[in-house]
Amino acid sequence: MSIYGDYIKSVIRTVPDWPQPGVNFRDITPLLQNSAAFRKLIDSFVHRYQEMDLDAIAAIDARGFIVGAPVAYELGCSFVPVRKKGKLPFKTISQTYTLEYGQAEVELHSDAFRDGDRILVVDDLIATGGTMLAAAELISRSGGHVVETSAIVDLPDLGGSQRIRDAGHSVFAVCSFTEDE
Ligand SMILES: O=P(O)(O)OC[C@H]1O[C@H](OP(=O)(O)OP(=O)(O)O)[C@H](O)[C@@H]1O
Ligand SMILES: Nc1ncnc2[nH]cnc12
Repeated sequence: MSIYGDYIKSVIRTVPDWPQPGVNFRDITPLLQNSAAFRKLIDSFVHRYQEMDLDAIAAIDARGFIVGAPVAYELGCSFVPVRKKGKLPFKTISQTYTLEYGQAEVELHSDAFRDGDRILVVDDLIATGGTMLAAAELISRSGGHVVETSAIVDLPDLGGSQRIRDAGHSVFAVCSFTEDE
């Protein structure tokens, strides 16, 4: 939890049974509409990472871009998009991962990093952790060093953040929601 965690959490909306029955969707759009809250969100990341000597922010398509770009701007480091399959025009490396139903794939440009570059991975939310783990794996395969994986929201009851830690990565989330919240 970050310094502004409770406040950020208070401006995230829960939409029950969306996109399907039984899912509590954690909607960040009220947070984005609130300029004071959005500033505090970006400040939470900048405060945590400003002394960590990062070379790049790798942000995950699509909601990770919303946080990753301003954090990269503030820290003065590169912004690298990790995109859904078929969106990047140059030579790519790819990683498949498992969704609740079926499989998905993320891609990275093969020249996105230099060997040993210090990378922060950013997304909006960690649920099962499959997306974040696939992104971290891509970065490691391309020679980058994953300093930490990070998100606005963690859903710890779904086990994703623990799965990411079990794979050897550090995890930071600004706030978290249990299933019953
Ligand atoms: O931890 P996981 O179970 O992998 O789920 C988390 C991912 O799911 C959502 O992305 P989605 O694929 O819905 O894409 P979007 O950002 O384009 O909406 C979210 O933005 C994360 O990237
Ligand atoms: N419960 C949830 N809320 C928002 N985005 C999600 N992505 C995966 N699960 C989600």
